[in-house]
Amino acid sequence: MSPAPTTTTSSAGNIHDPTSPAYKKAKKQHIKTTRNRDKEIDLDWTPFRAAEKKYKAKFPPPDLTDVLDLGLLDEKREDEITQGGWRGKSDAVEVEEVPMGKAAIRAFVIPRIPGLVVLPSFVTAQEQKDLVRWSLRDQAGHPNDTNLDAHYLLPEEGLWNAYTKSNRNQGPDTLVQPRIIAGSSSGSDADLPGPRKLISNTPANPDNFHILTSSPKPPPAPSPAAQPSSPALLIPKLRWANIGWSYHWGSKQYDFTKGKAPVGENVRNLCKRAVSAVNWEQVFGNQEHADGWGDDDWRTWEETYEPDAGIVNFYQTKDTLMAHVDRSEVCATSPLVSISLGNAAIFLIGGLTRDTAPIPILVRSGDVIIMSGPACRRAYHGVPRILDNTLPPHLSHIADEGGDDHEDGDWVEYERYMRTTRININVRQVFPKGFDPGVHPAE
Ligand SMILES: O=C(O)CCC(=O)C(=O)O
Ligand SMILES: [Fe+2]
Repeated sequence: MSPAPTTTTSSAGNIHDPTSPAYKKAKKQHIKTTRNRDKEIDLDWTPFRAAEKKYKAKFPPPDLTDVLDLGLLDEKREDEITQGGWRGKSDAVEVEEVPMGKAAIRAFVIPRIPGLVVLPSFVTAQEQKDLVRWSLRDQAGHPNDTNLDAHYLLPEEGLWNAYTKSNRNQGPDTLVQPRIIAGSSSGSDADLPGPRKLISNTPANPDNFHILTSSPKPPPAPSPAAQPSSPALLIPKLRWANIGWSYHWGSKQYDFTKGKAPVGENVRNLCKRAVSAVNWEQVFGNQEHADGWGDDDWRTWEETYEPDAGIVNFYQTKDTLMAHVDRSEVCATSPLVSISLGNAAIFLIGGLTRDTAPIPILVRSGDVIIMSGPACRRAYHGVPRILDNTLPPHLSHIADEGGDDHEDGDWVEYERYMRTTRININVRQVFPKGFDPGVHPAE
């Protein structure tokens, strides 16, 4: 068996090394694009926007010494961390470790944001691979909605499956057709698939839920600019897939009339495992009289936490996710479980407005972040940077064909895509326990 190829360092070299072609190219690009920039604009930035700008900067690459990097506490992750050259600090932000029942699992809270819990390396290497496969093969297609559905008539078998089939010459090389045929008059000015749009919405709660539910949820306008495209061309344009209750991106509200697709047993179990692993008494024990809690909340999560909706986010290395609050869920306290896979990223989380300076956290493959409780669930957060060259060795390993790792024979296709990708599985609970939405899921 020949040694497993590892991939990741780009041929142009390391962006952190001032003598490398990659560094010189970025510098040249930077000088070109900033030549006419109006310096005054900076004065209007909120602290959140300033942090986004800092971590988005292509040149010079941002200094990560203020970024909380809990992976550094685990010596088994040294190779993974060294590889991309991106390194934060394990004490960049005040954290407290929460004692756990199991030695293998560590959990940290950040006192500045009560309810924020970080579980580094919670997801095993094998589970990470399975979740990558699950995200692409099983979730990016029917019955789940994806960002591409608005503009293209996606293959029934799902985009990823059509892509791998044509890769292996197992099927006709069919083009995916746009929803609007070029030249037809019925079009709109909708953009082609791109970043998630910022739409302000009313926070959901048990009192306004029925009004929000009955507001119209028109389908998004297809782009007249979309062209017939091969699955290979569309795969990098995949940005999100809905899981569970159907999320209507136009209004930023759930469309309960569409019924509820399953969240997926694997993800449900993983999220429930994460929520049960945390000692919530340690997290919220001193918060008893804080505003915003329902009657029976964190004390019962071990039994009542039930994920029923979510988004699988697919990021290419240039992609960002702007500051936002996830406030469409009727339950504003129940844990939101966020699973990181593939390349690492900078995750920013602040307060109830963009005026609070956010905390930067370096999230790596297998890390889980839980956002829970009223202060954290309604806090602004976003992802200003995907860190290139950070696909960890356990995901960039390709088993030999005919080697002893038969199970992994298909990984080569996933690995190729994952070299430039981060996947985030963002799982929510829409309804508090005992709340009857009066809608009947079509499961
Ligand atoms: O990608 C992430 O880590 C966060 C994603 C997120 O905030 C969301 O999907 O609402
Ligand atoms: Fe979010």
